[in-house]
Amino acid sequence: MRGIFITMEGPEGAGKTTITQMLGKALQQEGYQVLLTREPGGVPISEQIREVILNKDNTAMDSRTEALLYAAARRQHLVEVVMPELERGGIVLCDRFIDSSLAYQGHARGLDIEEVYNINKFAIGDMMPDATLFFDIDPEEGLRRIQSNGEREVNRLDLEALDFHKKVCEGYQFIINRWKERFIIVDAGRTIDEVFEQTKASLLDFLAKAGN
Ligand SMILES: Nc1ncnc2c1ncn2[C@@H]1O[C@H](COP(=O)(O)OP(=O)(O)OP(=O)(O)O)[C@@H](O)[C@H]1O
Ligand SMILES: Cc1cn([C@H]2C[C@H](O)[C@@H](COP(=O)(O)O)O2)c(=O)[nH]c1=O
Repeated sequence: MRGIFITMEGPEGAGKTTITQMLGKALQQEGYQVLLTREPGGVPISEQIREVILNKDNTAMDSRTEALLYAAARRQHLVEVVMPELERGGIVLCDRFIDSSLAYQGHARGLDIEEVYNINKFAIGDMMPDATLFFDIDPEEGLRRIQSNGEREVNRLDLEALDFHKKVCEGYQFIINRWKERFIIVDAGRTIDEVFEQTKASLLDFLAKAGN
């Protein structure tokens, strides 16, 4: 049986990485076979593409180039990591996937969500996530969190104006309306423990309904 593909989405600083790590451990303790990974990156070729996209010096990057690079990194990561693990029947928790491209490049950069969806269809075929946890937070609060985290390196996308990050959130709302059945909405403005407990309960419920 094919495994389960879960993605984590939301604006900067919403807590995706923190909660994904905690969920990975919790699901393993429940006896699930879980793989944690992230985009862009997760394998050497995609990590190299990540360096190019997020490098603060690459200010000349065109929006379509950016969208194509994310899609290329996605393809390589899917083929090398996600698809083999799903074929083994595992659960893949992936920090960001296609919805990030739709929200950031499609809506916030103004490329158009449908256009970006189409180039991503070429990259992913029918490998859409089975479920997506959306970490809902006010973009200003998310940016405050990453600014107060001294260990996190600031990247080219972080440096965009607040208006850009507001548009990212607006883009996510379009996407959630379009693929309602896939999304689990998480109120990410609460404490880490509260967010973790809600996401764990939602995920276990989803897995039980999926027959796992
Ligand atoms: N619920 C929370 N309350 C307060 N701080 C939090 C919460 N969740 C995460 N943080 C802190 O906010 C910062 C960003 O968290 P994290 O890296 O998990 O977010 P993210 O959504 O993965 O961000 P990005 O997409 O920008 O990488 C970290 O310093 C983390 O410890
Ligand atoms: C997958 C993907 C990501 N982005 C943006 C979102 C973030 O600003 C960075 C990734 O950094 P993180 O710390 O790992 O969250 O890239 C994007 O614009 N489009 C995408 O498809």
